[in-house]
Amino acid sequence: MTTTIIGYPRIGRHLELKKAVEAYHSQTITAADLNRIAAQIRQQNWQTQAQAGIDWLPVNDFSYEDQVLDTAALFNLIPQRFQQLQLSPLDTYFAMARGTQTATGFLPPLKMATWFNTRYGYFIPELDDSTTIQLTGTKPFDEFKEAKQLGYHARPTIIGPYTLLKFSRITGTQKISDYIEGFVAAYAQLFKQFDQLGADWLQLDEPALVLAPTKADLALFRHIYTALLPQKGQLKILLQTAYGDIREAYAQLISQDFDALGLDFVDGQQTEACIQEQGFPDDKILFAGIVNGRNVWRTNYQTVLNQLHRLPVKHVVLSTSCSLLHLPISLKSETTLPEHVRPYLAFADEKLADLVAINDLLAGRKPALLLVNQQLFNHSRGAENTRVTERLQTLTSADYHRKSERAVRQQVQQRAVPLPMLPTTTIGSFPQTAADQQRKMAFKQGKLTQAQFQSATHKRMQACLTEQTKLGLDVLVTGEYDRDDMISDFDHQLSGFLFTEHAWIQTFGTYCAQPPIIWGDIAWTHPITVAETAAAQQLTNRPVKGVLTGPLTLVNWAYPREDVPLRVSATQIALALQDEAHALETNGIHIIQIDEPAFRSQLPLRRTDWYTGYFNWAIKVIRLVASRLQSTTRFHIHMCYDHYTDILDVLDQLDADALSLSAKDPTLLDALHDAHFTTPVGLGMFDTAQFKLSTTDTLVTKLQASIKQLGPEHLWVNPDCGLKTLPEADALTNLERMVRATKQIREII
Ligand code: MET
Ligand SMILES: [Zn+2]
Repeated sequence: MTTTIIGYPRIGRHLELKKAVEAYHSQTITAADLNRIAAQIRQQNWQTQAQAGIDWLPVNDFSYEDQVLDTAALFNLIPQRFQQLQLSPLDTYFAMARGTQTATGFLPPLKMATWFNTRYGYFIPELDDSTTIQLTGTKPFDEFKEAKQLGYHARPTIIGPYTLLKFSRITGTQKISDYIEGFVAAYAQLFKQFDQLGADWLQLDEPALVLAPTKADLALFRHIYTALLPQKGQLKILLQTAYGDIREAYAQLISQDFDALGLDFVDGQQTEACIQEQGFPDDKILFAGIVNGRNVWRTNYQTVLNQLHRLPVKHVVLSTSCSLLHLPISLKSETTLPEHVRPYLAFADEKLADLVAINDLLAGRKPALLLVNQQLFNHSRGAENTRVTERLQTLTSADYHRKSERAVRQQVQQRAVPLPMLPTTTIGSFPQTAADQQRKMAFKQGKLTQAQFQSATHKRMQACLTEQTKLGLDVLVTGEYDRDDMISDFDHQLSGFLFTEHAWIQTFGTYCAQPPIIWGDIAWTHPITVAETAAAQQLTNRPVKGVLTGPLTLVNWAYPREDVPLRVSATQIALALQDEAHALETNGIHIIQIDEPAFRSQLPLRRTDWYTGYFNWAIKVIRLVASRLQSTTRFHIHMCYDHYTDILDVLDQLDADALSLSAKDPTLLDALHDAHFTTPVGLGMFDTAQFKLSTTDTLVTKLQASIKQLGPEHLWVNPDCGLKTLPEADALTNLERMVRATKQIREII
């Protein structure tokens, strides 16, 4: 059989691409240097795949910023405001991705959105009334020629017209249907050019097909391709999907004139059922995505072999479930991972090896590979913690309920720690000055001892508490001066996680993340935040809020285990945080907040699966953290970065004593009112992502609007997220005005 992949990581083995793009922007290298470095990365990527034994290589999977933006730029989907700058094509492209300084100020970049349920963000193309869809770029052709010259059997890949259209935002007065003809003509032009260049195949990525297309969506898809496919000439078309199954579209796809379909057998729960029940045409090739392209574990060869043997399909190409973009490049770069865990792990390069091994086994070659692989799955990994698994088994419904109802709790909480109406607070972090950053850096470089760092941090916290008291805030925080990163500060203190040295993945633009790996059962072994929080509480009479990163954010931003459901790891983390919360409580902390910015990031793509696939257990996981707290302890949840109006019923079931939500969505307030939301809320009074000062008057107006819709009794007053992103002066001014506005309102109600 033939082996291929959908795409390979492009950030570079040593983050060469990130460094080069950033160097280009700081003008330390030229456009020609940047192009040369990019070409080297592409060449190395193809060479790696070819040397691993992959038969057929994708091209144009490379991108400086994002493949959706590349496709938009290729077809001239460039909003007027960027066209007008009259920059070179490269700089126009970068202006759309990063924004740019103009004579009249900073022109912000295109908006971003989350790419399926991954951590990757793509740029949202815009279609306005003056958009002329036209093949104006040359990138895919240039890269195809480049690969061909190097002697590779290359298959150009590109985002398909349906996904591009569905993921674009129409900013003018036209309708989707007004753009179809333009899209068809432009893609037909692309077909023609590839045909002329001697490409035999073209991969059109249409992952939007996994997002439960409606009848109208399917009609749109059919309309586009019925017009387009007759123009393919000699070219063969692979319709590639990923991130789930295409149950709604399957029947239609097998009847259309595609030469091959690429389907996801990993996240696509019903992919195999579709094929078994509806068959697969003999005249098409199935690109079977059987190797997981987004998680870091070795493939179970036997499982895949069984699956392939079951398939009633004549022509199969072995492939990955999605692009390998979501994986670090190679395990080889890691020197500190324990020896016994290495055989279980597979980053991008090891996934290539998996594909080739499966192909060998199918052909009856190298049977020893199967035996070695089976060892991994037939034996325990030695990562169990029986104390934790037993604790999980003994959970009962009482573990998901607090000792009393919220209404009762409110009374005892108010008696234990009285707070004024409209209590004011912050989310946890305070601004980082240059001195704060230097202190952390000096500690990391060993220029400060642990004791020196701690004492300096303690002084800083003390100053921050004084500042908060001066501002008149009601519930204080430590300011998080001892913290680096809300994820690693927690997972490094729990047992059960693995950490890498160089395993970076691209999240958006040239931003990268280094997600931890959940290796085994997760347990709390020692207090994490207790010393710092209790020390802060010693310094003030006002209540200090303990702030923890929530269980769902910790699991959703890690590589999950494949040997147990995500629910199990999430529950284990919740129990660990329950222990931490208990330790805080016994050390005099009466308000505890968990931060859940990633609350909905693993939500199933189909709405019909939201409860069964996620919320049914996610709600319990959060409630588990709080269930053992005294009724006198206030349990708060903070969420940000996302939209919430469509999940208010879920948020209300979390049984928090207060929920702080970023309130960028202008419809949120009315939605809370209409939903008869019962949990007290703190709606972000100002935006911590923007250096913008709010006037006291606007804050008063905002508060009044909230009071009108929700009543004054159940409202908190706080910014929309932590303050660490803001310059100190701006943050303090905004806080001062927030408190002043609150006091004004208290006087009049
Ligand atoms: C992304 S949510 C961040 C919450 C954290 N406690 C902070 O204040 O920075
Ligand atoms: Zn936040």
